Amino acid sequence: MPKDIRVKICGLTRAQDMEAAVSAGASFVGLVFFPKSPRHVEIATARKLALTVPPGVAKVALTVNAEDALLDAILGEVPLDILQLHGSESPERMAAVRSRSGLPVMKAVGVAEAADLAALDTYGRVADMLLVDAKPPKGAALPGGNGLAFDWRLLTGRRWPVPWMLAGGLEAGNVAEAIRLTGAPMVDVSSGVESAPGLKDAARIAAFVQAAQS
Ligand SMILES: O=C(O)c1ccccc1NCC(=O)[C@H](O)[C@H](O)COP(=O)(O)O
Repeated sequence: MPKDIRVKICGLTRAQDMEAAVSAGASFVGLVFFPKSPRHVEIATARKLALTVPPGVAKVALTVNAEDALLDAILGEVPLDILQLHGSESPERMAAVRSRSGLPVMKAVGVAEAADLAALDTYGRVADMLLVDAKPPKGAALPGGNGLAFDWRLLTGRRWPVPWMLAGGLEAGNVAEAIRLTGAPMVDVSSGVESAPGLKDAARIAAFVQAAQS
């Protein structure tokens, strides 16, 4: 019987990719505001993409240690539902962003080993949602979207008092196993549904959503 797993497709840069994510049944769509990323979108582009998203699909803006000026510029133009903080934002900064924006905040936490799990407990007390992602390798240019998985067994028995998503190296071929091992109620993918960095593939998106929900 299909499970009620919700999917976030992150790093959408083109209208056809947004359409593919929505048609495939994504519950969340992510727009990356980080110029070093191949998935970065300018604010005007993000606005156009966001305006095509139907009600019921949550539009997530992803920033990395963004200052207020950037957040205000994004929020002033782009209709959004959730802010994803993907840098080293402290719990205090996160709370400040939430009250400035009036939006729920999802904090991304990188995991590579058991010692990384403490941060999930900390942010799980203050964030509205958690994104449990793979920790980027040392020296990586990007803090996320690296197509790298972590040992999902680290999450066995771990739960937090807020909704959470699993991310990191997921693709159609491994997402069902990742859900089985972690009990994740939601999953997030970027590289695993691309044909090249920043360019999504409609068939891969559809296969991913189907595999996650099968
Ligand atoms: O995707 C990016 O380019 C990116 C850049 C800077 C910070 C975060 C970024 N992505 C974060 C995400 O939410 C990704 O979907 C998540 O890390 C999973 O990525 P992947 O392993 O490629 O599926």
